[in-house]
Amino acid sequence: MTEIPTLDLNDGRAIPEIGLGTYAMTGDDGVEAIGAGIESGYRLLDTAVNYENEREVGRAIAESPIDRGDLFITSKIPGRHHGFDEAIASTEESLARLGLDYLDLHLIHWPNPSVGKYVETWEGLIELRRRGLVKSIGVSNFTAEMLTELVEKTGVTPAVNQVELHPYFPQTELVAFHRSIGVQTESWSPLYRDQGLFDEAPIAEAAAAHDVTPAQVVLRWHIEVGSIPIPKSANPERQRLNAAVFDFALTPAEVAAISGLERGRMKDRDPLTHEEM
Ligand SMILES: NC(=O)C1=CN([C@@H]2O[C@H](COP(=O)(O)OP(=O)(O)OC[C@H]3O[C@@H](n4cnc5c(N)ncnc54)[C@H](OP(=O)(O)O)[C@@H]3O)[C@@H](O)[C@H]2O)C=CC1
Ligand SMILES: O=C(O)C(=O)[C@@H](O)[C@H](O)C(=O)CO
Repeated sequence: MTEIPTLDLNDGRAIPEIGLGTYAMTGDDGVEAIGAGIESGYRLLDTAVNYENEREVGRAIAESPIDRGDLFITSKIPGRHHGFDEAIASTEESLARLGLDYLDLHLIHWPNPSVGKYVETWEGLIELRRRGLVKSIGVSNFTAEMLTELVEKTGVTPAVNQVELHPYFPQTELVAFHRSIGVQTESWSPLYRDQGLFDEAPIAEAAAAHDVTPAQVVLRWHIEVGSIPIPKSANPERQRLNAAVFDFALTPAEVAAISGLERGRMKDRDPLTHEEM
């Protein structure tokens, strides 16, 4: 089982350097797959109200021999729950579904700029942290300008911004901005959902050179560029291998060649225009 290192957050807490995405892991199979992930060594589990699997995540936690205090559970507030009171109610409902009395990290899932309520939602998260229902607070799919607005209007910097990030869309400028203001970056769809990325020459060549899988090369690239990947796999063997990326390192030339695959987003999910409720 892989021992996963941690990174420091700007609020004094620590976050595992890799986590398990749980999008589309539902039902009994979902519970089993999430449980297998915990057994493989994952401590960070990434869910969301909109994944409709917080109950499954809660069941996997309850059935696991690992202490709840050793896990790092993240969920996300959906667009239809934006607003101060709505954020609080949404979080209480998430906790009830998860069967937990606190979340380790809670995020605003999408900024939904046309709704115009992400600052109020952020104030709701600040209040939730004050009440102890959420230990760390962050956002997802926020631009540098939106992050700056939150900090200017509330004085509280998000601990994390979870964004689309993979070798085709390395978001180099945003990652540098995060670093400059003390925000940890998390990468969603870190494996590009296994849609051809693994066949790219710089990835295949690094996999052969280090005797690891192409997915391990991609996940190690995330570590090297300073982002926390949350790969989703329901397959226990792939879960195990995906987490085993802490006993080799890519060379700077390999990292640069993989970053050179940049070509853009997977789909048109620009947070300035793409909204999810
Ligand atoms: N904040 C946001 O807006 C978003 C957040 N997310 C979060 O990020 C997580 C990860 O992103 P996701 O979109 O799921 O995509 P990923 O890039 O994690 O890819 C998941 C896909 O890759 C496959 N896969 C996993 N490991 C391997 C491997 N070693 N070899 C080959 N195929 C593999 C999985 O299949 P299999 O299960 O069969 O192994 C699955 O089909 C989500 O689950 C969710 O938690 C995702 C999108 C948006
Ligand atoms: O998985 C997530 O967190 C999402 O936000 C998804 O809805 C994602 O945007 C997607 O896959 C939509 O097709």
